[in-house]
Amino acid sequence: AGSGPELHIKTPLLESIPMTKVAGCPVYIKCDNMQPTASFKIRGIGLRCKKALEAGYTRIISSSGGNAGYAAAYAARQLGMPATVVIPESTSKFMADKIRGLGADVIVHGKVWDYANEHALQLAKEDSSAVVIHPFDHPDIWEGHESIIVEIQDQLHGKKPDVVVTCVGGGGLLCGVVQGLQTVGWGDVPVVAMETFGAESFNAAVKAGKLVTLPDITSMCKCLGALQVSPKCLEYHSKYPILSCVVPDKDAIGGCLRLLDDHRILVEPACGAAVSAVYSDVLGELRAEGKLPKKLGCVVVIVCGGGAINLQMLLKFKEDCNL
Ligand SMILES: COC[C@H](NCc1c(COP(=O)(O)O)cnc(C)c1O)C(=O)O
Repeated sequence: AGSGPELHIKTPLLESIPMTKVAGCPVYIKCDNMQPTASFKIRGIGLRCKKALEAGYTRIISSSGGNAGYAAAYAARQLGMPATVVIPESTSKFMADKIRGLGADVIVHGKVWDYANEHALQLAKEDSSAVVIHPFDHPDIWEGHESIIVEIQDQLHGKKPDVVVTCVGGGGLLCGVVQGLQTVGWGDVPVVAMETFGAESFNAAVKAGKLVTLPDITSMCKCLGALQVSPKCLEYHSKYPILSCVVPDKDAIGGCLRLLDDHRILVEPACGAAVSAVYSDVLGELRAEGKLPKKLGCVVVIVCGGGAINLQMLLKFKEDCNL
C-alpha cells in the first residue's frame, strides 16, 4: 500500500546456533534491529506516515517512548514532511538527540509516554494540517508490521514455525504479528508475548479479562512503557493462541547480554525480554505446562531491536541487575 518504495528494509532471518543449543530445538531470529531506525517500528510507522501524506496531511506529530518517534522522524524526512516528536522524561537524552538528528523538533512532556501522547494530541488540535502518529494503536501500524511475518514465511522456505516469540509494549507489534500470521495462513501458530514486571500492561489485562491501566512503569524496559495496551490486543487474545509471559528485568538484561555475546547484536532491554524466552527458558516452562507442544521443530524470535541503547548503557543495566 502507498506509492513509492517502502521505508523499511527486508531483514535477515538467521538460524541461531547458540539459541538452538539453549532451546534444544531450531531457533531463528528475525533481525529487525537492522532496520534504518534500529527497530521494527519503521514497518508500521512508515506505512502510517505514507498513508497520512496521501490523505493530505503535511505535518507529522508523533508521540513515543523513543523508537516510534525515531521511526516517525525518519519517515517524515524520507517523505519530505516536517515532524514534531513528543517524548516523556523517561526517554534518554541519547535517544532524543538521535531523533533531533533526523531534523525533527523534539518536545519532552510528562513522566511516561501516556502524558506525552496527551500533549501530542493537544498540539494537533492547533494545526489541522498535522496528523498524530500513535506509536502502537492504529490499523495502518498493525498492517505495516504484518510485513515482518510475510518476510519470515518467505525466508523459512516452506517450514512452518511452531511458535513465534515477540514482546509487548502497547501491543502494536503483537497485533501486527497476529495479523501477519493470519495473512500467511499460519493462524494456528501460537505467539508468546513477552513483558517485564513493572511494564506488564498486557498480562494485567489478560488476567483481569479487561483493559488495565498500570499505576506507573517501574521496569527498566522503558520502551515497553505503555500504562495500557491497545484494546485490539485483548480482542486478538480472545480469538488467537497468544501466551502472555512476564520476566523480571534481570532476565531481559541477561537476554541483551547473551544476544550481544552470541550474535554481536546490541538491543534494548525490551528486545532482551523477547530473547529471554529462550535464554531464561520460558519456552521450556510453557512446554512443561502443556501450553506449547513438547517437541518444537521451529521457533522464531522477533529481535525487535531498539535505538536507545549503547554499550555504556547496557553495562550500567548489567551493574544495576548485579549480573
Ligand atoms: C512506550 O514506548 C512505546 C514504543 N516502543 C515500543 C517498543 C516495543 C513494543 O512495541 P509495541 O508493543 O508498543 O508495539 C518493542 N521493542 C522496542 C524497541 C520498542 O521501542 C515507542 O517507541 O513509542
